[in-house]
Amino acid sequence: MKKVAKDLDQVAEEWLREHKEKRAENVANSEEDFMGVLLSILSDTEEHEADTINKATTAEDTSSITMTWALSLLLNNRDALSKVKQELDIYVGKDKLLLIESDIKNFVYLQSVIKETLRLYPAAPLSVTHEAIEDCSEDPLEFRPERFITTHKDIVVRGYDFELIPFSSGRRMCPGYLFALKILELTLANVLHWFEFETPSGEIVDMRESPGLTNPKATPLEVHITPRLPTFVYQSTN
Ligand code: HEM
Repeated sequence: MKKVAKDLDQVAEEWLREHKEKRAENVANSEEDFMGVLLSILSDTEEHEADTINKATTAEDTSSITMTWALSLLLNNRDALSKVKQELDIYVGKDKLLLIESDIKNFVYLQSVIKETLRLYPAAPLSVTHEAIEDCSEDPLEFRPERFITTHKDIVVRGYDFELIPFSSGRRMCPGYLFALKILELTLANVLHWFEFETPSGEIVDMRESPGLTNPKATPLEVHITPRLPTFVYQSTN
């Protein structure tokens, strides 16, 4: 038993060293992620086509749950919503419809909204059992994306900053984390660019969670959407 524990310690240490090195070289951001690997190794089988296997593996609800929480948090925190829109107005303007991957790097505030959402409402909260070793300070229950631009700007969600591990950590951490982050950033940026969101009668969104392996909202999020861009932009293909 002791030997197994020692071996595991060694594996964990090596893993951590390797990732710290990668982080220092700034290659952790590499595009060579889960989807790339899947697409390169999958081939058609007798029962299923490669595309079907890929879709079945990647169709998960964690990203849509996270997007629902992010939108709910923004609707309950209008200052933060205004800052996201300001960012969109500054870097994109209102003449362009589709935001693509290269637009995302500018959306520092939106990225911090996503991190703050994953901190407060991690979509897969039961992964690794862990216990806080000291009390949290600085408004841990408050939605404050600014913390990831100021006091905690170096914290990333890639499994080596143990204060924040929504995708878990180590060898069995979420292999889809880069894909998930991109989907979250692209989808939220686009829908917030296209539409104004409002709750029916301007009511506060109910933030109760539903127990389970993932943590969806206990009640559906209801929104009214109206166009945010001039009509001609929706008719264009850019
Ligand atoms: C916000 C989105 C997501 C969150 C918060 C999330 C979180 C997690 C967590 C906490 C684990 C457990 C790791 C462990 O057991 O220690 C996990 C596993 C996994 N995730 Fe994700 N995930 C997300 C999106 C995705 C996406 C988009 C994919 C696929 C494209 C994906 C594929 C997987 C797979 C295949 C595993 C099992 C890994 C294994 O057992 O080795 N996840 N995820």
